[in-house]
Amino acid sequence: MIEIQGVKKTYKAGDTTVRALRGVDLAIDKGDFLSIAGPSGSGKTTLLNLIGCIDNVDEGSISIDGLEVSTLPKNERTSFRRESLGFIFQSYNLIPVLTAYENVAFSLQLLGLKESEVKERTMKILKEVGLEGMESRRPSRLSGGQQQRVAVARALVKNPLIVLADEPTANLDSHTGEEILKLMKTMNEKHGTTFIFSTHDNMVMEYAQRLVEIHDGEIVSDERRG
Ligand SMILES: Nc1ncnc2c1ncn2[C@@H]1O[C@H](COP(=O)(O)OP(=O)(O)OP(=O)(O)O)[C@@H](O)[C@H]1O
Repeated sequence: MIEIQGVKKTYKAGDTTVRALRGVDLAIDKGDFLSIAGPSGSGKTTLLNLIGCIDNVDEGSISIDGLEVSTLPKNERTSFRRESLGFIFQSYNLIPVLTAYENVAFSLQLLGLKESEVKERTMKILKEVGLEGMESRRPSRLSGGQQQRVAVARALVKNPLIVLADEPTANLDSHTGEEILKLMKTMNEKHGTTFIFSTHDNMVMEYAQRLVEIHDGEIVSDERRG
């Protein structure tokens, strides 16, 4: 479903040039539960940002579900991202003044859905991620694990093709991190959503159905499990 071919990305900061991705080829199937693993600075976030249409490739191409996203004009990339991709971040990135419900509902409101449908889908997904009864809490009244559950719900509520998660457990203790991984895996199995997550944590890698390792901007191994 995702075809990445010959992707290169270089950052320039003053006189320094960093070759963050040096030619990445990767094909990802629908329903994959894939971890991109590698040490700090290896290019994981760069690759996720390119798949997530947050940044542009310098060379190469990325197509998602038959759509060549690497050459789409900016406004079309934004619409594609809004409609078809879900994001989970290491620091949750919830809107602090909005409740759990409002944080999730917002991504459907952006798509222009009717309020009755927004409500039905938001309540359903919050229940699925284990937050029934906590809909009216703001992020400051939720634990880190609960905030990340809101983020999982927010990513999934629009039924995206792909959920991209950049170090989703990095700010959580290992037990809570594992709970989030299990939740993501359950959602992957239940909804058939493709998950791509980055990590340098061995526990997180254990959960991956496919483990892609990246070093210095190049894929060094690609292993399917189970
Ligand atoms: N906006 C930027 N400007 C300049 N250099 C950058 C920029 N973003 C990333 N880099 C550099 O590109 C390389 C790859 O960074 P990237 O964030 O993709 O790695 P990572 O594997 O996600 O690292 P981490 O695990 O620390 O998040 C690093 O050397 C980083 O310093």
